[in-house]
Amino acid sequence: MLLAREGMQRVPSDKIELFQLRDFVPLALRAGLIRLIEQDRRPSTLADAGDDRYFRTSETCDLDTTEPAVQALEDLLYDLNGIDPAHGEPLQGQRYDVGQEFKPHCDYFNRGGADWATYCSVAGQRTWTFMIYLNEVEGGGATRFKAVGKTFQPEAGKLVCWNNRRPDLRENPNTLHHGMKVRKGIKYVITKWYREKPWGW
Ligand SMILES: O=C(O)CCC(=O)C(=O)O
Ligand SMILES: [Fe+2]
Repeated sequence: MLLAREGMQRVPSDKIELFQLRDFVPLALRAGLIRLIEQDRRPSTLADAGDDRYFRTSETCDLDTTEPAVQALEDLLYDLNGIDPAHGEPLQGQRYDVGQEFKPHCDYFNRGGADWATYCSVAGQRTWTFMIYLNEVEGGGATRFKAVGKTFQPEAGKLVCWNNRRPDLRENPNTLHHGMKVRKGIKYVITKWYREKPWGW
């Protein structure tokens, strides 16, 4: 269904359902969203990160759904993917400064991991990830999917999205991805994660 959108491109592999769409978010909206991330940023926290303080070194914030720019992005996503917004986690903004990264990880939660009960008991596992680059980064900051040898360069307004599950609905380890270090400039991204069941709590 995503391929029905003009400009949507699928990475040619049967290991993962992985897509990109350029110019998904228009310039005016990108600027508003960057402003909100700058206002609300705080150091990222992570489920199951253990002791590795260097795993995800960016700054993160949940975006306020009452902000018009946030609602506009929610509407764009719903127009594109038709996924019931009740299954969506709050949009999350991230800001990476020079040297910051998000080391290789999968977005789904580890079954049996310490946080499984806390994070998945109500809304279930993560299903799809929709990630948007809000700006051009002067150096570094690409997102690398090792299993399929695909590296996405940050381009302002570009969407990258993937299914965290396989056709049999089990978690897909081929979704492992690395938000690589920013070498120059600042990188802003927004991530939307969807769950198996309604989130609403
Ligand atoms: O910033 C990136 O390139 C990756 C972000 C990411 O993996 C995430 O937010 O889950
Ligand atoms: Fe991720």
